[in-house]
Amino acid sequence: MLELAGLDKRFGAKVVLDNLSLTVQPGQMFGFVGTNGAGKTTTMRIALGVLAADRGEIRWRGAPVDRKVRRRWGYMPEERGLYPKMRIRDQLVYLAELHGMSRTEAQASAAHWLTRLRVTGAPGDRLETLSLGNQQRVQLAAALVHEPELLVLDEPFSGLDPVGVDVMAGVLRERTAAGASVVFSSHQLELVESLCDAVGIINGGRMHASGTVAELRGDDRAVRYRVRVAGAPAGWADALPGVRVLGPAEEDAVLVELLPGTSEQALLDAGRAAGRVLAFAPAAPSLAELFREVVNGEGTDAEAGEPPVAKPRAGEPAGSDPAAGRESEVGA
Ligand SMILES: Nc1ncnc2c1ncn2[C@@H]1O[C@H](COP(=O)(O)OP(=O)(O)OP(=O)(O)O)[C@@H](O)[C@H]1O
Repeated sequence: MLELAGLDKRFGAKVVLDNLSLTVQPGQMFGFVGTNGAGKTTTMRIALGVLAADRGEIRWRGAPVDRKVRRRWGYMPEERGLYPKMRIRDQLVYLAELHGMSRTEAQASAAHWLTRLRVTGAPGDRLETLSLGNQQRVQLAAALVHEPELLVLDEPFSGLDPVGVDVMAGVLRERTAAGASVVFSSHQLELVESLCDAVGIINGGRMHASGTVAELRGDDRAVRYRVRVAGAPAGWADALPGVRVLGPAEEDAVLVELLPGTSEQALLDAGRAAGRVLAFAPAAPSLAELFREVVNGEGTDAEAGEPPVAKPRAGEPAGSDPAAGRESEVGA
């Protein structure tokens, strides 16, 4: 199990992570979503030891993480970072050996992953001669080649064609079925919703919600219905007591929210009085809708997609962070 507990990170005066925590269970696929600049990459880089947190803990299986533990993890960084001029097989073998595999194991594993990920290109090709999507597949192979127990992937699906998305999704499912933990960031919320056992929504450096999508929906939220009524006058549901119209759905359907205590039968009766009811069904909000609720609830930070400026902590003058400006990386 991976645990990030109470991570704080600032760059200069800017709070980038604010008491951020998340947990990824063994065999779990965790989707990490948030606006541009919300702090996803920073969180992953801290987990991998590429950046140091100002505060907080990283634990693996209940114990603090060191270099040896991280050798059993696989990382696909946002900036990618394989050697463009090196032959793809050679770099995979090299990386697998760095993570402790023998030459023979490394060669077999490199060959396996190049085939499994359907990389178009010969193992002896230089990375730079491959298309971007194929380079991305090689990048995933690099994260997988040493059979890691944890995979941390920064936007692994971006830039892949639909077949590449399916291959990537299939591989990630296989890894979690084999007991590995997977955490990945993505802006493709439908994909995250369909793939992930758990999701974390980060905004302005804070974790606003995490859990299964069903948990994020919550039991106490108002119930939504999608109602399709043929021949009804426009706005037929607008003035119904206890009903809030969220907007038109497709064709002649509306999406409404029933306020607590309102009977869905009353809504159905009103629909029947207005026309011919062709569809009447509860409509759970999608992850994309939940995400928008979190983001829109956050006002200006969210609109800008950027975290807030640091407020001084108790006993600390404003702007006291000595590490102003862009910070260089610490060793992995
Ligand atoms: N080295 C750095 N120096 C200064 N600020 C940085 C540095 N790295 C990241 N930031 C800032 O930290 C914030 C979070 O960036 P981060 O890359 O973690 O966001 P993200 O959620 O991964 O965004 P995206 O979806 O666009 O990839 C941003 O405001 C970014 O400008």
